[in-house]
Amino acid sequence: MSTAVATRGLEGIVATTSSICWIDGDAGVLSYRGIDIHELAAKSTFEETTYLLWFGMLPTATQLAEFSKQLAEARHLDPKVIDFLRSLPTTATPMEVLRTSVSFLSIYDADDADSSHDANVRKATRLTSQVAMLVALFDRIRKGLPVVEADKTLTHAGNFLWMLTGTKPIETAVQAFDTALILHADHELNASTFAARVIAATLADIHSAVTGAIGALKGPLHGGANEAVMRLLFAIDKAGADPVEYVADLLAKKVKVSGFGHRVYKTEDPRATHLRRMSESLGKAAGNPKWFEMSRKIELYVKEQKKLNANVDFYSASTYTTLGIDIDLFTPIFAVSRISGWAAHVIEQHDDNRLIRPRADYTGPAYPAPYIPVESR
Ligand SMILES: CC(=O)SCCNC(=O)CCNC(=O)[C@H](O)C(C)(C)COP(=O)(O)OP(=O)(O)OC[C@H]1O[C@@H](n2cnc3c(N)ncnc32)[C@H](O)[C@@H]1OP(=O)(O)O
Ligand SMILES: O=C([O-])CC(=O)C(=O)O
Repeated sequence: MSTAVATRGLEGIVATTSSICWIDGDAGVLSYRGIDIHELAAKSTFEETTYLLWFGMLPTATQLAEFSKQLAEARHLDPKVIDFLRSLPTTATPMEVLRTSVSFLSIYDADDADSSHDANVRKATRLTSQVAMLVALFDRIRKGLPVVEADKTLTHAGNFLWMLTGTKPIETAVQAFDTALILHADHELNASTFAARVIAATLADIHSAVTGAIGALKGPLHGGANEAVMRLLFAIDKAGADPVEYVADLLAKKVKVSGFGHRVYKTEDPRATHLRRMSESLGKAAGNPKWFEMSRKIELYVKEQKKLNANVDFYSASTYTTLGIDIDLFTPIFAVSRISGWAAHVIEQHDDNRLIRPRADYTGPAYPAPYIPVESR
């Protein structure tokens, strides 16, 4: 019999060393390679932040230009991948399609069998560009719209919006989207990153790890919460209900309100500070403050009643809706950013690997349980 005692949900367990991301959940601090997220959100770009996550330091101007060029050059999909996207039912959810097509991509990747450090960086570069392309392309295919060729002169954020909408995005939208990508890029051992590291630790390839990570991100307790938040706001709006009364009713029924609570943060999630501001200013600029105002009322009420803070998913919902993005693209867009963090963790895992294999606190029948022959059962 096991004598170990399990910690439910591995809460508070330190499972690895990592030099990528540091969080102080009590103080509400998040940093990538030691640099505060507020500073990165204000001053960095997704390309620069990705470089920081992968290589452990901020790039020089030359390194950044070269890295950005590599990411832009990697905006390429084998025609068979595009045929594959076209072959899928248009009713498939973008998250199912992303999970399946990232797995499919490995078959066409030149470095598929190589998990050396350099091959991992090459694959991470391609994957980062391709994940964004897959999300944009499938959305257009399912809507019967012509696919839009990647524009290698645009930034990662700008190209995504271009491939999604087919129109050159305005600067404020590109900037808001780029900031959202920085904010979502990494978050230590969150569930999807942990899943990626467990897979990578078997020495499986980065495509396998990212496929598993996408599966983990999909759930409503993790990345899927941003979609759930917007479905809640739409439901309140459709019912013409008072947001506070609606949420009070959910809480009374012991239903968890998506976009609130966090395993690590015991205070404001520093990413929510930015997304709240973005939701408000974009809503005002678009002449549609409704989603922000509804969100704010809910936030204040949940905080007062349950002492729960809004997490990264709460205001990303109204922010993306104001940017004109469809609700079922919210979680795939999380992956468009988080691919940078997943890749950093897979590279770090492969660079200094040990199989991840914890134990379970066994609660089944006592050993030795009798084997009863089938005719006697
Ligand atoms: C990118 C991300 O992944 S951010 C998180 C996205 N997920 C969500 O927004 C989903 C809603 N939130 C939750 O389900 C949780 O807060 C999680 C999954 C994020 C964290 O979970 P845990 O650390 O396991 O906390 P747990 O679920 O045990 O909750 C602790 C207590 O707070 C309550 N609680 C936590 N979150 C919420 C919530 N969103 N709404 C209402 N009550 C909540 C729980 O009911 C529980 O109460 P109890 O002790 O009276 O039973
Ligand atoms: O860290 C977590 O558990 C979830 C989270 O906020 C993230 O993945 O961004």
